[in-house]
Amino acid sequence: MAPAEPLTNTILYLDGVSVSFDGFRAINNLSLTLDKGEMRAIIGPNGAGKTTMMDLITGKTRPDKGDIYFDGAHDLTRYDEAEIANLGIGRKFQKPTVFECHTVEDNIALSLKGPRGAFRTIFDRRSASEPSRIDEILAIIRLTDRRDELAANLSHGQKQWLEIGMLLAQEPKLLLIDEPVAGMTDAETEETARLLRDIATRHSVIVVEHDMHFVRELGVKVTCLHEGSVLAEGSIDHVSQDPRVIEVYLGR
Ligand SMILES: Nc1ncnc2c1ncn2[C@@H]1O[C@H](COP(=O)(O)OP(=O)(O)OP(=O)(O)O)[C@@H](O)[C@H]1O
Repeated sequence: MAPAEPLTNTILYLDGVSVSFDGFRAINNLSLTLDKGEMRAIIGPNGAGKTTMMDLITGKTRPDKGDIYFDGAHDLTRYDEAEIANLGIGRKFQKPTVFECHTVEDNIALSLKGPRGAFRTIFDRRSASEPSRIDEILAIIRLTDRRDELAANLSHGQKQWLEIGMLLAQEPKLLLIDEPVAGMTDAETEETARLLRDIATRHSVIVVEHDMHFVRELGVKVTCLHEGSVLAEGSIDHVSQDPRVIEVYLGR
């Protein structure tokens, strides 16, 4: 059922969502609301349902019950994965997937939103607005100086940033980012927190991450999932001092 009140300031609305796999309830009556322009960090132990929640939002998995609404009246349970991507939800999986044999700049150019085939994007003259959009994205992802480098030559962390840039090129309203700092150096991790904060000035973002130092650096509201439901929600200090969160997650 659509939310009772018009959610003009809400980009994502989950209400009473459940899904089971072979009788095991991976998501259990999950309710969560994300404001437009908000960045939210999702934490929780292994098996808490974080990935399944992302799968539900992107249409990879269908809920058994409950509502998922995006940007007003879009009932996401009625759309398939491609349609949901077109509505403006971009997802980055943990492992970076960039075009290794292309330059950093061409990776962005190939990803730009618009009615272009991959080859046209590279070989045709780009429209007047594109160079500036590419420059803008390269600056956001800290790769302006590496634009002519093959993506294969980037560090692991830089490949993660490039893939985030490729998502930005699609101009999503909501970005879902899964464990971006796994395998990064401490310096890259801290830069990633700054980078995501920059992105969150213009996009709504959900970040799933286990690295609590990074989550603290993000400085945003945190939701801790456990057994498919919200266990605790609030500031990092509030959530990390919650005895239930310490018991099931932080005190491991
Ligand atoms: N397609 C599936 N078939 C069967 N069980 C599944 C499926 N997808 C997820 N599960 C189960 O649902 C539960 C939640 O898994 P999920 O991957 O969402 O957890 P998570 O919070 O992302 O964990 P992690 O931090 O390890 O990535 C787990 O017990 C998992 O084994």
